[in-house]
Amino acid sequence: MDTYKKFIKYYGPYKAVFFFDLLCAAFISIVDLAYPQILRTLTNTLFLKESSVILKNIFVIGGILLIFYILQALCKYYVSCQGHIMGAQMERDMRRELFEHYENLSFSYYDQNNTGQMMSRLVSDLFDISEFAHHGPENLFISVVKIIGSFIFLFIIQWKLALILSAVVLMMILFSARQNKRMQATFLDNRKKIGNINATLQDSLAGIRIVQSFANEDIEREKFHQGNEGFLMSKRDNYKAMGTFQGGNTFFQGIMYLVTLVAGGCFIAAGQMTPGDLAMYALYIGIFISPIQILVELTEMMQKGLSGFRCFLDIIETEPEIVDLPGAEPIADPDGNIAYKDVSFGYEDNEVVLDHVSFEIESGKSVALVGPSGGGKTTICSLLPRFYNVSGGTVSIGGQDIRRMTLQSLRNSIGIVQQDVYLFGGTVRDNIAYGKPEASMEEIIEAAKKANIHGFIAELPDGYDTFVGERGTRLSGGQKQRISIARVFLKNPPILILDEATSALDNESERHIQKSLEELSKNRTTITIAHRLSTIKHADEILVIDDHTIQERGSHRELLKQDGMYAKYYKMQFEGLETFEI
Ligand SMILES: Nc1ncnc2c1ncn2[C@@H]1O[C@H](COP(=O)(O)OP(=O)(O)OP(=O)(O)O)[C@@H](O)[C@H]1O
Repeated sequence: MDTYKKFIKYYGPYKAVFFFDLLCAAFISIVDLAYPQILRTLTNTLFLKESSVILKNIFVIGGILLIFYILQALCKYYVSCQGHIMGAQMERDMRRELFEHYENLSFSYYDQNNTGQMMSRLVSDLFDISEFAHHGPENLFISVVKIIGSFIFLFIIQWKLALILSAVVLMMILFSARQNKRMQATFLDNRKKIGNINATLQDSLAGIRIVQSFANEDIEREKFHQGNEGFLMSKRDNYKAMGTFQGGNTFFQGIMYLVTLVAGGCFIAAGQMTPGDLAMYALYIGIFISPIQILVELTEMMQKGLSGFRCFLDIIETEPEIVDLPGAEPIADPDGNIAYKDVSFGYEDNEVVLDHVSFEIESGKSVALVGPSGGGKTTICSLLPRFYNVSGGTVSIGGQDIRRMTLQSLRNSIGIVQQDVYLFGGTVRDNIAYGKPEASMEEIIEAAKKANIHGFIAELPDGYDTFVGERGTRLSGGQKQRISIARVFLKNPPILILDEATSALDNESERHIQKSLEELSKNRTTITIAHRLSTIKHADEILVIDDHTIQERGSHRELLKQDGMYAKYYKMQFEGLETFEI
């Protein structure tokens, strides 16, 4: 019941259209219902009179009917056009709400959910919901009016025959209710299978370069094939349920005609019914049965729409984990010292990734995090913009707990350059301007110059208007990285996180980018994660992270003097072994 209430809420902005739509639907049904009754009255009264009387009246009745049919056509137009538009508007509203909700869901949600499934919700599920939103109430209304109306007329014409037919209708309803349950389960399963296909497709296409470079097309084809077969099996079950449902209903409809003919014949023989009445009966049975067929289709549509709506609700009702707390205030001192105090964290309950980590970075100074893979360096950085909430301890900037700050002001104060650069499908200019959407062209060029990429962009055929391709595939790793640095220059945040920004690049590119990064780091409080120790030698403090906590800390010189882990790793790299893990 709760689901229906929530669904009805979406009709709110379109109340007027919705009620007029139902009014038109009622008019369409009433006109259909009136015809056999008019015919019956004429057959039993007017047509028995003289031809001059018939002729005088029949044109008047024809004229009135013409007006009604024109009005009915206009109503039909309104229902088909405005009704559908209303459905599409509701679909748009839900899609907007879902997209905005996706934008707010926390990293932890994305860690556990698949983007293909999410796209499925956003596109195909919502279409099913909109179809149901529009056709559901209107068809239900038309059908109910026609069924009740025609039944009343059937009772008026011959109530005993109507009672016999009621028994058939009752059996038909019981049968339909049973089959409905079966269909609902298969529709839900269908939806999951489509989601799985979307998930595999998204994964495979997003990683197509990796697939082809490993020549693993067969493996991907097999994965896709399995999902696709699963979909077929589920559809098969679905159509079996639908087939039984439709076949059964067709049988009951046939039985109704049969009962009308046989029982009606008996009533005529007994003098309780005229042949004219039996003919009208057949017309009303037609009107009675057609909405039953519509209701059958409606149940199908309803199952699809409601199962889609339930999936929609599941997501909409997932609360984002990271939100502004009540009373959150904008960051007071973005240039202040950053302090991690006794910070503990795990991605899952009872998991320890960070265990009582404490350190402080003075404003404008730099700290480098080094240590073996999986030690928790990226996790430490992810806590600063509150991508995740700490499980224990506090992270503060300028003495203000980051949980007391508005998320927007906190994140506006932090720039991140990562190894894995994400460029949006669009132009170079769009991608740089992502750091400050209102930036002027001069500011964009200035940022590109600082990031050492202006010369390259200027030489492109379309300059700053060159399209970078999906995820920036038309650019080299180093070029993409410099665009991402230009983005952060433009954003101009007081705090910087450099997460292995150069580790994917060759030595030559690394040197260029290192220069840009040094320029970017000037006068900003910086946290750097690096595997190549050469890039962080000059950091004000180096923290060696391993086994969930800080194992060593100090400047490069101090750590070498300590002759501990850092000194060991540094010597290994100095001797030519490239990265920390080796
Ligand atoms: N999103 C996540 N969900 C669950 N566990 C995660 C997630 N990200 C990281 N982890 C786990 O947390 C631990 C620390 O990972 P983290 O990425 O912080 O290490 P790291 O020191 O940055 O490693 P690397 O140098 O390889 O990037 C690892 O055991 C990792 O498996």
